[in-house]
Amino acid sequence: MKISEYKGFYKLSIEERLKEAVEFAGLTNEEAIVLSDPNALTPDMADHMVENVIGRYSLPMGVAVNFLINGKDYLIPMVTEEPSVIAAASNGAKMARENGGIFASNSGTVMISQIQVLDVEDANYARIKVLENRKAIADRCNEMDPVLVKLGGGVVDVEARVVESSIIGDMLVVHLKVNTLDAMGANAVNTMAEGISPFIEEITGGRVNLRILSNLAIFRLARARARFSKESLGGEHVVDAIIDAYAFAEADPFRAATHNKGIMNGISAAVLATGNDTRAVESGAHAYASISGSYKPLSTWEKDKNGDLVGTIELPMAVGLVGGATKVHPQAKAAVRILGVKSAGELGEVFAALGLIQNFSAVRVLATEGVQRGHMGLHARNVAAVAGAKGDVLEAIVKRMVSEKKVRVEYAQELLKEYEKK
Ligand SMILES: CC(C)(COP(=O)([O-])OP(=O)([O-])OC[C@H]1O[C@@H](n2cnc3c(N)ncnc32)[C@H](O)[C@@H]1OP(=O)([O-])[O-])[C@@H](O)C(=O)NCCC(=O)NCCSC(=O)C[C@@](C)(O)CC(=O)[O-]
Ligand SMILES: NC(=O)C1=CN([C@@H]2O[C@H](COP(=O)(O)OP(=O)(O)OC[C@H]3O[C@@H](n4cnc5c(N)ncnc54)[C@H](O)[C@@H]3O)[C@@H](O)[C@H]2O)C=CC1
Repeated sequence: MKISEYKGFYKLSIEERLKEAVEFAGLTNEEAIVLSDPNALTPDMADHMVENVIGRYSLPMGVAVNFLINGKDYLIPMVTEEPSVIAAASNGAKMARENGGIFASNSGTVMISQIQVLDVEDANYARIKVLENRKAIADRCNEMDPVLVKLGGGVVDVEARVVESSIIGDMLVVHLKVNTLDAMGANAVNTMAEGISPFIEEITGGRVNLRILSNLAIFRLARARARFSKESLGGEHVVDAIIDAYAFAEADPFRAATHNKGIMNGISAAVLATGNDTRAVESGAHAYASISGSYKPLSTWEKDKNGDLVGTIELPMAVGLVGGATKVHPQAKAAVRILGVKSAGELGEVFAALGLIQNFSAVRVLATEGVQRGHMGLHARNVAAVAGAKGDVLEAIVKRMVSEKKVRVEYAQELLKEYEKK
């Protein structure tokens, strides 16, 4: 049985950490080489991914340790430029293990593709005609993606809405609801929306304008929950302080934005590591946070009857294991192998669990000692590196800056000169 719980993982060398990850995930030699090779994404591959390529851009990939989700251990690869994020995730996951870890689920893998129909005088009448033709629309769409249908996916329903009183008046909007299985599905559903549009025009007598998926993927929700005992948090007053912090986010969009940024610190890093579309997930998350009409936190924090802290998260999770860059970028492929997920649904569950834990770690620290000690302690390494410090001198400068609470590049430069004179 593979266990992702580590003590002092961060104290190992890069090579030792990679060896642990390789052993944990049962990676091949080739995959191990890819993970440590800055040139794994070749210029030629890059040139085929996007346009006007002039080079490649690297970011650190780390793994969050200690994650136990639905009774299974995970190492979660994360690509981020921000210090303390991976440490915070690992720390929170460690605390969650005491109560069985994180429990996650998902609502399926159905995406929405939108077709905007204009110039329909009788939008309500046209809507009913579209619904009458649901089966014919679904059949024609499914013919466009036989691979998806053969695997058990395809259109599961067709909906039509009259969107009233836009600045150009009423419009009819048709939604294709498509089960895209293990694909994120944007290309798949966009193809269907474009292909079916002449038929929609025929049915409605209108003029189709946009044909594109919605990133507000409300039929593709990932959910997670976790419990933390009051004792592990340092007492019931800490539980209360975390709930007070949550109440702040619930009541105030200025705080909710930052609360949700903390959630996305984890999710975006893992989405990026696996070659998935960070913008798709982020726009879905923030739109879902606003679905009630005002911007809300994506997580909830409450106290259970024992006085322990319980948290939940729910957000759209349009991520896949086929398509996009997930099957092209060599390091993204290796990241998916480290995760060991078997389906897009499981991938989304892991991301939701990570988001919840990332939020827990940040809010716990904010509601107690404040973020600066832990975060600035790690950020100080960046600052010392910017000042030009290396090796032991860098470590010594970090220690000084943190203990003196002066984490600034000018001060690091001053200290560097001091050490160079010695
Ligand atoms: C940073 C910690 C974890 C330190 O916390 P600590 O209590 O000083 O850590 P510790 O030394 O007791 O170690 C506890 C565990 O943390 C992990 N850990 C500890 N150090 C490392 C390290 N160097 N590298 C990797 N992992 C580390 C590791 O798992 C370790 O267990 P061990 O292995 O020792 O058994 C804590 O202070 C923390 O969780 N801080 C929150 C940091 C955070 O959220 N950063 C995000 C950036 S701020 C932001 O963008 C979001 C925000 C805050 O605005 C969101 C919001 O407002 O809601
Ligand atoms: N607004 C947005 O979010 C938009 C995103 N995109 C981009 O679209 C890309 C993702 O599109 P996809 O349709 O996922 O990629 P894709 O078109 O490369 O792959 C999906 C296809 O793979 C086939 N397939 C094979 N095995 C499958 C399986 N097990 N499950 C499901 N399908 C399987 C199906 O034919 C399916 O249509 C991403 O790169 C994203 O950035 C594109 C346009 C808009």
